[in-house]
Amino acid sequence: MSLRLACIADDYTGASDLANTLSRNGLRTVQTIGIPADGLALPEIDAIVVAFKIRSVPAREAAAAALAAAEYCTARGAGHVMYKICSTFDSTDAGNIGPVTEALAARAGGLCVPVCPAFPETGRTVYQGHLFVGAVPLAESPLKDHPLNPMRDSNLVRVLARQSSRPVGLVPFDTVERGATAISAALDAALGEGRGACIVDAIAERHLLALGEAALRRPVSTGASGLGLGLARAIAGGAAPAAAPDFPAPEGPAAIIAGSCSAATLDQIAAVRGRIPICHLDADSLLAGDMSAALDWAGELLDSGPVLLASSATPEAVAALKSAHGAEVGARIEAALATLAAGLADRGVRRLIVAGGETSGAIVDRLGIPAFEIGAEIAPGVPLLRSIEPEPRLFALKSGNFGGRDFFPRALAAMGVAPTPGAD
Ligand SMILES: Nc1ncnc2c1ncn2[C@@H]1O[C@H](COP(=O)(O)OP(=O)(O)O)[C@@H](O)[C@H]1O
Ligand SMILES: O=C(O)[C@@H](O)C(=O)COP(=O)(O)O
Repeated sequence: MSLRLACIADDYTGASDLANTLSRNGLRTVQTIGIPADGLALPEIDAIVVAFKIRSVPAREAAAAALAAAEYCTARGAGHVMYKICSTFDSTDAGNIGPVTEALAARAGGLCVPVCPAFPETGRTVYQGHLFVGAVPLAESPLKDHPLNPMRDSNLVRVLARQSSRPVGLVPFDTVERGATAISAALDAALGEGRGACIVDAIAERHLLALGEAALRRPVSTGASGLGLGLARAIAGGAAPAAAPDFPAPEGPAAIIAGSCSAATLDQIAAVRGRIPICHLDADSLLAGDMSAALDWAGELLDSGPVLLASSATPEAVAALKSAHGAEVGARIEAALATLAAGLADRGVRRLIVAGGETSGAIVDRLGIPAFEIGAEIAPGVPLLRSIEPEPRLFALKSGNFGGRDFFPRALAAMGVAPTPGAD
């Protein structure tokens, strides 16, 4: 199979989540960081996931990046472009899901784009246009306190309309239940009414399969890993997926950096207390970008086993820091964590787990990694990754909200590292 599917991801953890889903559903997939440079040796692939860090940048910049990637991929044969967004629809009213979707649709000649962030495997479902995270509506989930894009409205038709220049519609559950042809007809009817996009309901895998089939009949779709599952199955046509490649563990120590302040990450950090040495990074050093003390601390311990360094804080502490230092604290902390990652790499770390999407973006950029191969799944939405250049290193880029309590030990085990007993 040659390149069939182009995916453009708005962050790096989201990209690896999608690449994991595509691989597990029969498509040979690679994740690149931005548009691949000429000469980058990519394996034979059916799908490419071009990862950008454009979730929280100005909309015009996000649209320009997505359009350039769509151009690159369609020139290489991809017949469908999927814009990968977060399964919790992370964005602001000035955000990028609407503008990027509209830009990709305009490039493709105009259509009503199906938009669906459902990912039932991780508890994200969409019913009557409302997004649920597990058992609660989005606006009652921990996402209401996200440091960058607090999600305070669960009605995605409303959320997307506020970011769009054209009206937004809904393909409701009863239509989705009737299958791909009914979804296609609803999207065509919505286009006739002048709608540029429709939120599509989906709560179970059968809805994703129907959605994938309907989406593939058009040039553009927007959504999360559930949409990717549907597209992959529609393209692979039931072909059995190849077994995930085995990545031999590289020489060198392992470390974990957490910049996510999500409830799941806070819980995962608490779960390894007393099992993995933890450095809670202080706000002053983070804001000053001074990671020297943390690197000295890690340097003493790395030869004995993995260490965890975290800026992660409770919603109250995040709110206090933002009110004292302004909204840009997030970007300053990301920069400090990237400095930390570079320092750890200088100290030999070749296996790195990162918690947090924006945090992963900053770190992967600082390390200069151009692309990843996709390995075995560690947890739903999080695969083991191996960098293609500068030399093979292992990574796990964890979306803040993903993974069970035991995520860090599982990721370390997948990298061939057993956690050692240690004290904070
Ligand atoms: N202690 C802190 N106070 C305020 N913001 C923080 C703190 N620690 C990390 N951040 C910022 O919070 C944001 C977390 O986003 P991200 O890395 O995408 O995690 P998630 O995957 O949970 O969304 C980043 O911008 C990060 O720099
Ligand atoms: O779709 C998802 O939920 C993830 O793939 C994703 O995009 C997560 O973003 P972060 O929580 O910012 O890592």
